[in-house]
Amino acid sequence: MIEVRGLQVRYGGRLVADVPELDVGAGECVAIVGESGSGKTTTLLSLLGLTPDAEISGDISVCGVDVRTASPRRLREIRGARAALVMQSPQAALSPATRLGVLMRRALKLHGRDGTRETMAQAVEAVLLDREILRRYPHEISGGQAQRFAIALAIALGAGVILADEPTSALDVTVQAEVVGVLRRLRSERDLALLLVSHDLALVSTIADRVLVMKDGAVVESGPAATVLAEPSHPYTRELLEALP
Ligand SMILES: Nc1ncnc2c1ncn2[C@@H]1O[C@H](COP(=O)(O)OP(=O)(O)OP(=O)(O)O)[C@@H](O)[C@H]1O
Repeated sequence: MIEVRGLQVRYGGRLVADVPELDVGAGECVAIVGESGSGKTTTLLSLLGLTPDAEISGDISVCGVDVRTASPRRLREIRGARAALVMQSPQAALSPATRLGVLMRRALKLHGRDGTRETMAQAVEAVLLDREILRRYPHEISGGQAQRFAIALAIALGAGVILADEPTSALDVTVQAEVVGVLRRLRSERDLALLLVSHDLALVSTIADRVLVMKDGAVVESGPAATVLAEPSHPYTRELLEALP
């Protein structure tokens, strides 16, 4: 679902992300970890053509579309409908004066999909929310509910790929576990491809199949999550692991 080769992202000539290889297949979860400023978010956004000011080289294919040569219209079609982005604070992206059900219906219509009450109710129930939430306004829901609503939106749109940027870091620990539980279940039940950006290695160890460790824009280590986290070969990965509480 995601295939990246020789990706380099530069801002004003400065190399901020250098990712030689990144593949995420259906039903797989790959995590990009690393400290703040290591290039994780830039990598994620570049995969959906969302780094307009950057100079990009390399090959990026998402759901079979060549992101670097796709027209703006084609990119808009892919975003949301096929590959959905779930950010840290989705509430900020939700229009405050609009009920969640109306927001979801609009998003579905925009992508030419049927927004029946039942389709929408099933999507929110798939992320363990009560269908009654569709009647609420964004300020009436918690951060964890907003995260799950963002995932429900992706489900309703039929996205096969979810790119999640620190999806749980704004949440408290119990709610984090709920969101991770939802992502795990959807991944296996719906064969979703999941690319997760996180600085939280504890979270990553519970969900990722493979891990890429980034430092100063470079991938310093990658491999199966169990191996990288149990026997890190790079000193920086060891440092990250030692910093765990
Ligand atoms: N639009 C931009 N213009 C110029 N430089 C940018 C831009 N976006 C990001 N950068 C730079 O790219 C580098 C990588 O940033 P990025 O946000 O990808 O890191 P990160 O690992 O996701 O960090 P964090 O965990 O804090 O989000 C940083 O040095 C940042 O200042």
